[in-house]
Amino acid sequence: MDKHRRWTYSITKLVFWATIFAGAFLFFCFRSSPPSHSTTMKWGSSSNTPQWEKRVRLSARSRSGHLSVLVTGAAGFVGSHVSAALKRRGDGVVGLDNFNSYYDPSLKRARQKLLEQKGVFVMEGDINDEKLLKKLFDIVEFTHVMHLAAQAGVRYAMKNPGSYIHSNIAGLVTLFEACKSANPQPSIVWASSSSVYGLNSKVPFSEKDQTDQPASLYAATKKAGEEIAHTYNHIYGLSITGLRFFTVYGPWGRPDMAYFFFTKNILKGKPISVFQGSNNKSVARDFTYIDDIVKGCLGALDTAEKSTGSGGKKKKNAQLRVFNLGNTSPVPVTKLVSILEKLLKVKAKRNVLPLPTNGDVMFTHANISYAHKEFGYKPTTDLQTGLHKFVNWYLDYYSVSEKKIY
Ligand SMILES: O=C(O)[C@H]1O[C@H](OP(=O)(O)OP(=O)(O)OC[C@H]2O[C@@H](n3ccc(=O)[nH]c3=O)[C@H](O)[C@@H]2O)[C@H](O)[C@@H](O)[C@@H]1O
Repeated sequence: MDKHRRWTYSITKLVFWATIFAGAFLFFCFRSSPPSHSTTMKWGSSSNTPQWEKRVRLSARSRSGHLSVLVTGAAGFVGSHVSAALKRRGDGVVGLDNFNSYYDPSLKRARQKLLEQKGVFVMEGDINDEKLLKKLFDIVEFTHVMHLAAQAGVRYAMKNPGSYIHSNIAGLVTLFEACKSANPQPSIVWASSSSVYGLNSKVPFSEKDQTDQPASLYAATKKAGEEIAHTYNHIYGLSITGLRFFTVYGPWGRPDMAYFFFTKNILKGKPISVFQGSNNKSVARDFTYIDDIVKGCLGALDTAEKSTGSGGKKKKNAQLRVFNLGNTSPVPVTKLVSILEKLLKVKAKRNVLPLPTNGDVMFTHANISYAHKEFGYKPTTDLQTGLHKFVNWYLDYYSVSEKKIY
């Protein structure tokens, strides 16, 4: 090769590699800069950090003297209602949700959108993501964590036991670890479940009753959560309040729950399975309306004392509480169906089946005197009124006009 040709060859090679590098650079820049209005902005891409941090900070901003709350499971049923209520009264709220597909994620996205309109940023992320949690606590001094992210549902535990361990055990521990290391430590309020009473037969269920006969893996993981809470309170001085929710229902509810899919099936003319105990005994639940639950959650947050630890050690004993949040008036499932029939003006095709032994219990009934004493908890919505509100929402959300029903 003569001198001139070697020179031309080197230049061509240089231009080739420069083009490759420039292309790669532009590709990565473009890929990691989602539009600012994106509602699905995910945690994890380093170059969106300043924008992401800004949204977190803005969402966490509270009126003076108000709380700053990290709500996990914020795109969930209870989480979205609690987040909206906190924001309404001036608290700062940052939401976290993994938007999993246990039930229709589009419903979760719709809740997220609604919250966004109210100024609550619900980011997509998992409670098992240590780095994300650490980052959040580095950015914001959360005064409280409202932990509502969980794998719910008593019967699904037979199908996917791993998901209960992942969310309700591993996820809970990851969250507690992050809270214990945060400076200052937040106070924690989290969702346990009425299912921890399991096969107990003494009614109404009191927080003082023993809870060592869970009937489902779901119940067992919630019970385990209560024990794990005790440990983190004992060792690290975390202030922790567990709330045992009793079959929560209402607008924006969970499609995996009976009142929800009964409504769907009744409207479609499909049969529904109504469970019954032995000797024709009816199965009953202490159905609790979402607005009452929200009041209970806010009451628990407002009466939560500060955590007492720092640097991995507690300075003194911290508060540890468990409350029933129920309605105190169990209603047979057969009655629930009758109310729905009247509201929907459609007769249900009922298949009466024996109560499955894969997680269900015969009845639940809350004694709520402790929550009443501590923060004035007093449910005010009966099943008829609450279902009316649910049905109105359902018909509106799924745009089922009266004409289409008949
Ligand atoms: O209170 C609680 O802790 C629990 O309440 C509900 O669990 P569950 O009461 O079983 O709620 P549903 O699955 O909606 O069932 C309500 C009632 O309908 C009955 N049912 C359910 C499904 C069905 O096809 N037929 C039927 O008769 C059940 O036996 C139960 O008595 C939630 O799904 C749990 O996540 C929550 O933790």
